[in-house]
Amino acid sequence: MPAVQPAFPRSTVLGYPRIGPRRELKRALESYWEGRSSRQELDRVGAGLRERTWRRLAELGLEGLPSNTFSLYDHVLDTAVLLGAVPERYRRAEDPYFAMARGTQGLAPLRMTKWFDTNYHYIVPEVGPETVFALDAAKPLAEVRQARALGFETRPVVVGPVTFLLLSERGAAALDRLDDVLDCYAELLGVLAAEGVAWVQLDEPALVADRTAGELAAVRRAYERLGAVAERPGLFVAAPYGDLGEALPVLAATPVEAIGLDLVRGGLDGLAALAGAGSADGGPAGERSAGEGPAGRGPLAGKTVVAGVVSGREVWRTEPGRAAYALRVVREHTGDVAVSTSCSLLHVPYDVAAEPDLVPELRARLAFAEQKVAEVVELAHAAPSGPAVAPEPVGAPAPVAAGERGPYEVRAAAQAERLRLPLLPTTTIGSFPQTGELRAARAALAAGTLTEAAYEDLVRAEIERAIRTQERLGLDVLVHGEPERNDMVQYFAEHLDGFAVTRNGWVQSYGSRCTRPPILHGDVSRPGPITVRWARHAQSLTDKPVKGMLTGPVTIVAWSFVRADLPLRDVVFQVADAVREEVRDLEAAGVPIIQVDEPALRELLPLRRAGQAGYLEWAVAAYRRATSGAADGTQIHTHLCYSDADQILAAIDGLDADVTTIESARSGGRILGAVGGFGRGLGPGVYDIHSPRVPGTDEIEELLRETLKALPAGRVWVNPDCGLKTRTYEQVEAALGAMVAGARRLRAEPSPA
Ligand code: MET
Ligand SMILES: [Zn+2]
Repeated sequence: MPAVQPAFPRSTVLGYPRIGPRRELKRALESYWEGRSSRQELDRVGAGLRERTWRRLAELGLEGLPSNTFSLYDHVLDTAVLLGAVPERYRRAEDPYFAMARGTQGLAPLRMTKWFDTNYHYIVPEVGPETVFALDAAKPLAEVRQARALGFETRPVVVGPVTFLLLSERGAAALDRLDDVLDCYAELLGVLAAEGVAWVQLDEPALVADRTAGELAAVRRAYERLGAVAERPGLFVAAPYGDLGEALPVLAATPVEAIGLDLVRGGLDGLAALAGAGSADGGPAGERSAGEGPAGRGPLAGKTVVAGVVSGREVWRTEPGRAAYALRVVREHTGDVAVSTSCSLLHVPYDVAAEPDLVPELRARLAFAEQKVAEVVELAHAAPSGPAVAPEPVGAPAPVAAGERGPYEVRAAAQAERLRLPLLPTTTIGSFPQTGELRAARAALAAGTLTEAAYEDLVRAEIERAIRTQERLGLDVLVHGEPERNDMVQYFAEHLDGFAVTRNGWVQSYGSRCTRPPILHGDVSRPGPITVRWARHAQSLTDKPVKGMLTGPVTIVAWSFVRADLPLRDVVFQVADAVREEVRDLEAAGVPIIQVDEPALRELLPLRRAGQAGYLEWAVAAYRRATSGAADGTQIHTHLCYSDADQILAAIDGLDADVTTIESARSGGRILGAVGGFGRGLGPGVYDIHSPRVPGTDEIEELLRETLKALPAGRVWVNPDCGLKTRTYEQVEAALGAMVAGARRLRAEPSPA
């Protein structure tokens, strides 16, 4: 620590979008991966984006500029590299970083999963007993220096030690390496101090979930240890995405100088509890009251609270009265309060000004990253005595009613009779490659240079291509390939009332992949059929059954920016009713199988156990509300990705879908044991679609043999982990060819089970 620690800046953000306002990084990455441009070119684009961000944040008046929030792929992967946690098998790859992220022809990538309850995905680090940690601070240092050369002092942002280990493959068990990892972090602090860095931000979002006593002890140990480093920057520990709960007093009792609280998601209860509980080191309880400020004598006295009052998750303007109220409460606990966002702005688009098509009434209600920075600055300068409005609880949800389908045995018999499928039926998850031609046509249609009729001809031709390909490859249940969809949520949003879609509102999903979440701003309803004509066209081209493809209500809501004036449950039910109408119309058009995807079912799961059962209950109810209008002879499929399904198995079972396809290959088949108890059809994915790698027939055969050890053959479906839209036709034909051949080998055996 310097003799006098510089004050924490009055205004800051925990992080900023990095993909570029026009997705410049996406283009640069993909061009580099395809060998069309050099590494230097990629680095030049990255440097340009960082420069632009710092300049813009400074222009907007933000005092505390973060650095190291940029990433070429993922900040958790960056942290693994920082700590030297690169598994041996990747070290010889031409580019170990991207080999870990994306795999190579000979090497599967590291696993990827969702970042807390967001739609961002991180790369799961591998930390074993043999991992040799060794600090490689090149990236944060380079960013600090780049910013400094531009005249900006920055605060490097790094994933904190406890969260890093908890997010790694072994989860809490990896805390056995805490001391070794702390050596690296301590060294990093020294390096940053030597560089003249005043503050470092360690992100510890894992602390907003339920933590065991042992895990909380790890928090204490980590920050005692880092706090004791002689020469170091000020320590700012940020805890986005929820309430720190029991971790707050633990953290408060360590020497960290600043604590970042998510006061949007987390609310103010944690602070009040802290005041009531007295100091964390065992002081008498109930001695202090919340009104004891200004600097208070509570556990937060002497610390800076970095108050996350501007939401990094929502796109609505901050209500000044609510923010003022939160800031006033925080000031009762500490003399030093800085204004910030609740989490990194990574989850919102860049700028509302880039959305000229939105109606003015909606635009006026919106704040994207740029606007949020301006709000932070304004709140930091506002007089602390501004009008404060306590948050009001949102109204109670409406009662649900949904008809039920017949028992599974009855449905299965009716469907078997109707569909006459072979053992181990082969299918795909829905999307086929989105060709450049199709994307260009969609852009031309939007720009008005292509007619609706010409565009639709192209969509019909793509459907035909997908159907012909599947027939040639010998799949059993076909799909139309979803060529009319830019995105599985946006497409429905465009056809439902109550949603608006943006032109440039991209947010990073993983690596170079972005999504453009629609904005659900009013009551949702379906003006007319959405997918029926495409399904009908596909079915007219083949005698094989074609699956109708819909996105489920939870996923539509999870991947949209949602209104804040209704309980989430009610919003999801409104969407469920719209999906239910679409199911009814597909069925009436003779579509024999309808898949309602819910890949985001786990995503909205509350991080703390207390809220989980209630959420799952209404989420399952919404799915059943969407699908239970289907006749027994109509086969309902659902699809989920990401192996973290473990946590929500009972809910997935509760969806009562006739067939569930689920990601399995990417996570090495771990899901198999867990889903063995499901009494209905199950398609654990046989290959990972996130990687360009093509599986061989032997590999598929082997995997299916493993599957048949866990599940009865009569219930097993054969399909990839997820949709194919990010792959090329060449990769898809090779992979599906191997998949069908593998299934046929087993089918040919006398008793494959
Ligand atoms: C992220 S899940 C994707 C499901 C969708 N039906 C597709 O195949 O692309
Ligand atoms: Zn999927």
